[in-house]
Amino acid sequence: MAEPIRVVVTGAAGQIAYSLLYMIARGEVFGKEQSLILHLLDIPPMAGVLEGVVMELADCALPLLRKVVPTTDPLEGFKDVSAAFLVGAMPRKEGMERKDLLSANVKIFKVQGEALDKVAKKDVKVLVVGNPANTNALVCANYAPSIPRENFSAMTRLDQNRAAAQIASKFGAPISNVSNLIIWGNHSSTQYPDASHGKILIDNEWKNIVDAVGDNSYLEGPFVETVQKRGAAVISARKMSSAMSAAKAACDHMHDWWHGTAPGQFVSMGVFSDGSYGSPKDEEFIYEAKSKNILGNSVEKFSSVKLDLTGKELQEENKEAMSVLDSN
Ligand SMILES: NC(=O)c1ccc[n+]([C@@H]2O[C@H](COP(=O)([O-])OP(=O)(O)OC[C@H]3O[C@@H](n4cnc5c(N)ncnc54)[C@H](O)[C@@H]3O)[C@@H](O)[C@H]2O)c1
Ligand SMILES: O=C(O)C[C@H](O)C(=O)O
Repeated sequence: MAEPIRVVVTGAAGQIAYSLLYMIARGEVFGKEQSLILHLLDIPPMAGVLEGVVMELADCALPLLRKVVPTTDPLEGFKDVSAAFLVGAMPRKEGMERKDLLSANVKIFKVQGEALDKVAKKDVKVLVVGNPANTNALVCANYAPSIPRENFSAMTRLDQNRAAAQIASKFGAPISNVSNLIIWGNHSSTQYPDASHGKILIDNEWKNIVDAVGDNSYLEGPFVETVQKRGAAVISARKMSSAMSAAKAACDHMHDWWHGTAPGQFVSMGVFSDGSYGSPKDEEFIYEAKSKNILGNSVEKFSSVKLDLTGKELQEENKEAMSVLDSN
């Protein structure tokens, strides 16, 4: 059994964390041989709820979980952590766009960036889940200059999982038979779910999804729209935003980042743009991380129009975030 690593989950008294903490503590992210010290960070009014979460984690009797540190102090929460799940932020309600959360949430990521900078391990992997996730990740990284920018990523894995589920259900195939779908751009309704490099296993043979579907109007129309609007559809049905699926996606994201992916397989995560594919350089979290070597530097015309749209939205969000922070 490896020496314990410290892992922090922020928003630890909230909905997503309620599923996420259990999955992490069971070993689904860092492995069944990796013991853990879990840091649970929330805000002072939630201290009582945190106590209940600590009790439940103890009562789960999980062998990998060595210690739990509940706290409302970011400097204690981020101390010596190797991995950080930044979930704590306000969720949107029905009728809102995720960017409507910007003024309420962006300040949280400034404070947490500063705390990470001071006390986290310098090779900490930081996953931002709280919305608007891409812009919050950018802000967090900006306030943690001593940690490399590549160590910050924003979650678009839920969108990838949603896209895979759509394709699997179209073919009546198991989800494990679908791979290499890409989510480009912002985790928002401008995101571009792209099936053009995707593969599906049919009759023991991996086929290109575009060929297997044989209907571009579906892949460029209802498929894209369903994934773009899935978060809103869940809110409309549940009256609360997605939580179980978000927690699973956060585990998938960190798992693949921590351990790497199988050869030839790629996954989506928001990372800093280096200007590839015509994305705005050095500014935004825009394209999925692992694709570059596989895809080269060109994208199809349809894709490039979509990328342009989501890239512009990220630039606008970035500007708005800076003006919120400047006015404080
Ligand atoms: N990227 C994605 O795919 C994705 C998916 C689902 C939800 N989300 C986002 O995740 C966030 C959390 O969602 P939820 O359903 O768990 O919300 P929730 O309201 O149930 O929980 C949020 C928790 O964060 C805490 N919190 C607020 N400010 C904090 C701070 N400064 N430090 C630490 N904790 C703080 C709150 O007290 C609360 O306990 C929302 O912004 C939501 O929109 C993102
Ligand atoms: O849609 C939301 O506001 C929550 C989350 O980002 C989601 O995609 O489900």
